[in-house]
Amino acid sequence: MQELFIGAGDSPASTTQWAMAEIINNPNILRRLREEIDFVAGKKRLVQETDLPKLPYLQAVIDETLRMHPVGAVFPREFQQECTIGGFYIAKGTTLVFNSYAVMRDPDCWEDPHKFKPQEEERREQAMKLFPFGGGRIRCPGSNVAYIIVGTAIGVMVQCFDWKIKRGYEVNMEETSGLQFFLALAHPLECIPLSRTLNPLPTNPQITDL
Ligand code: HEM
Repeated sequence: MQELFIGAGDSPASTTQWAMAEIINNPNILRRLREEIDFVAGKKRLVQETDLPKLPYLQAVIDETLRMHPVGAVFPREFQQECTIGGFYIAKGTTLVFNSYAVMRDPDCWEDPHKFKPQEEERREQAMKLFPFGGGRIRCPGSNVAYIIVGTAIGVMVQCFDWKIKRGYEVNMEETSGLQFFLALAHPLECIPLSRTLNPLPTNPQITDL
């Protein structure tokens, strides 16, 4: 139960903040995302959960966010039996902490690992090395829900608003670990939404059908 509250609460919110910070710092990505969303959802209704499978670039932006900013970056494993990994002997009962942050920014695995490059060819080929949700039998059970929450939140924010940050020209991407094992922005993302349309979009898409 404790894992559910911790996992379900802050992780999607923090991932959404990281994604918006990257999007605000990369106006070309914002433009391309918006073109995709406008093409699929139009301008008369809000983007919604059922649109997500038709938004591959939004999906790529979320994956790239999770690669560079995995909020649960380290997770422990206790070995049930002895084995050898990469030439190292591991005794039964050893606890090994797996660092997904280090692997997902490893220059031996990724080209330009510290650059936010959604949908680049090499990124797609390396999807197997993407594990922001952990792995194996105790992999995060909320990953599908997380994609829906984060995807819908970013989709609507990109669709409806332009974004201006309060201080400076770029969001400060410095990292902190507020909670143990939890990767968050060191400085809160403070930005101002500027409405994109003169006519506010209805919250219920069916209203437009009346
Ligand atoms: C972007 C959002 C999220 C991220 C990055 C994330 C990441 C993770 C990671 C890395 C783990 C450890 C997995 C492992 O040890 O292999 C985990 C565990 C867990 N997550 Fe998530 N999570 C997210 C959202 C959610 C949501 C929305 C829920 C619930 C609806 C959830 C529920 C859980 C639970 C219950 C566990 C513990 C699983 C276990 O110990 O068996 N997570 N999550």
